[in-house]
Amino acid sequence: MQKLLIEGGHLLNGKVRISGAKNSAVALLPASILADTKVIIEGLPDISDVETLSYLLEEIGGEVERKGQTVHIDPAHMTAMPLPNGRVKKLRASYYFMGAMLGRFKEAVIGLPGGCYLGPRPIDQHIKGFEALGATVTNEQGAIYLRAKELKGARIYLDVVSVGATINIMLAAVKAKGRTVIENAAREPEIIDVATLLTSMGARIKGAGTDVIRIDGVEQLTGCMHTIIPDRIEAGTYTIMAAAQGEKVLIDNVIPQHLEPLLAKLREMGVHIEEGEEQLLLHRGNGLKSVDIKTLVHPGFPTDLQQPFTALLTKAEGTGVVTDTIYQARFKHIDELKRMNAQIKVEGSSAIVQGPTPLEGAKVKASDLRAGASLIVAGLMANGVTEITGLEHIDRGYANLTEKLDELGARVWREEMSEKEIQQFQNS
Ligand SMILES: CC(=O)N[C@H]1[C@@H](OP(=O)(O)OP(=O)(O)OC[C@H]2O[C@@H](n3ccc(=O)[nH]c3=O)[C@H](O)[C@@H]2O)O[C@H](CO)[C@@H](O)[C@@H]1O
Ligand SMILES: C=C(OP(=O)(O)O)C(=O)O
Repeated sequence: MQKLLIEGGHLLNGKVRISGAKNSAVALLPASILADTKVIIEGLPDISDVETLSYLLEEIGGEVERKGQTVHIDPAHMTAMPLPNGRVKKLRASYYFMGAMLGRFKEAVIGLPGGCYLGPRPIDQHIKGFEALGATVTNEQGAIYLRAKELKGARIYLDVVSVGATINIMLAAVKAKGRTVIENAAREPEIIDVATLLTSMGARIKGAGTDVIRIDGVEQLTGCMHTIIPDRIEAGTYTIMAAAQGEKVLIDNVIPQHLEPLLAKLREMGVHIEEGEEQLLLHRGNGLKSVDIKTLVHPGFPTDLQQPFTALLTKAEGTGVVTDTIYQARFKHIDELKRMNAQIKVEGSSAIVQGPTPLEGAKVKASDLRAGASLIVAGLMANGVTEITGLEHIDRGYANLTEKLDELGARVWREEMSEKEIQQFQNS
């Protein structure tokens, strides 16, 4: 088991290239189950979620061949093998095996998903969608059993705007008989990316990226080639790092429009940002002013950037209020930031950040993926060395993190933890 060490205070300079989007990749891999022939996906990020999903595809009989950032998946010999536990619990997106396997085999047995614990993360809307399409869904000892004689298109109104439910229903509906309409659908760029792959496979989908998606079922889907969009959350994290500790930083391979809510808030804080077609350039300014942020469904401020943004606010002059309306308890990073001298108070679904407070290096624990990102932002700014444990969370979503930070001039390295440290970590 490793820990991440950061010697803070060094200015970041240079270029960082953003990897393919985690939240696309984790849906595109299971989507390959629906094809009859080989699916080729390019631009895969080097993260543990991708590795785990690749193993799951192999567990059900897929032939998965990875060459750098490209993966070839031959789904021809896949079967409806139950996946009740094991790797399924390591990540959130294993829930996409429900929609994809139901779509192809009309049956699936999948354990309840894991992923970041951000407070309760129900999947009732996914189940509502599968049932509307004609499936019987039962929860037996922590595994979801899905069975259908036939899947038939239906009109499904999501009571909650959900990324996972929107994609899962698309996966289950592309081979159903007739038309499915998803109303109050989520509108994230990753949903468009999944719809693009499915369309290249032969699916008929209209409206992805709006809140009404229409899907006309087809009998057969075939293999294709697809390139993943850049990761807007990874890009946003490096943009926040550049705002916190950058002198001149170029963020390469981004779609700036995907980051508008973040860029607007950073500009309000006084950060200088130049937008290119696929790049962002940040220059060091004259101090930062505090702002308030409220996370909302897309295209609002993304909840996945709330935690790293909170760390940045410790450097800004004044009081900033951070409210998370998507995951009201997504504040596990706050106690760790406080260990580093941050002045933050949590009240209900808001964190009130008083700045500027010079941060001090400390031993801290990443409780989830973006809590980890928040601690990295803090560590880059802090005096002295910060030691971060819980890297298994960070490795789920940040490809080649130490290499990318090293290229920007940060002093960041990994070390093996001693037996005693592992014990302390497991007991904390
Ligand atoms: C793998 C992936 O893409 N993960 C992202 C996805 O997670 P995920 O797909 O799990 O998140 P959802 O969009 O489904 O969740 C949004 C909100 O709806 C609620 N909800 C969701 C489904 C449901 O059936 N019932 C219900 O009540 C959730 O508790 C949450 O409050 O979107 C989140 C919100 O942008 C991001 O933080 C995650 O990074
Ligand atoms: C919450 C996240 O991921 P997941 O849904 O995969 O747990 C995230 O990417 O911030």
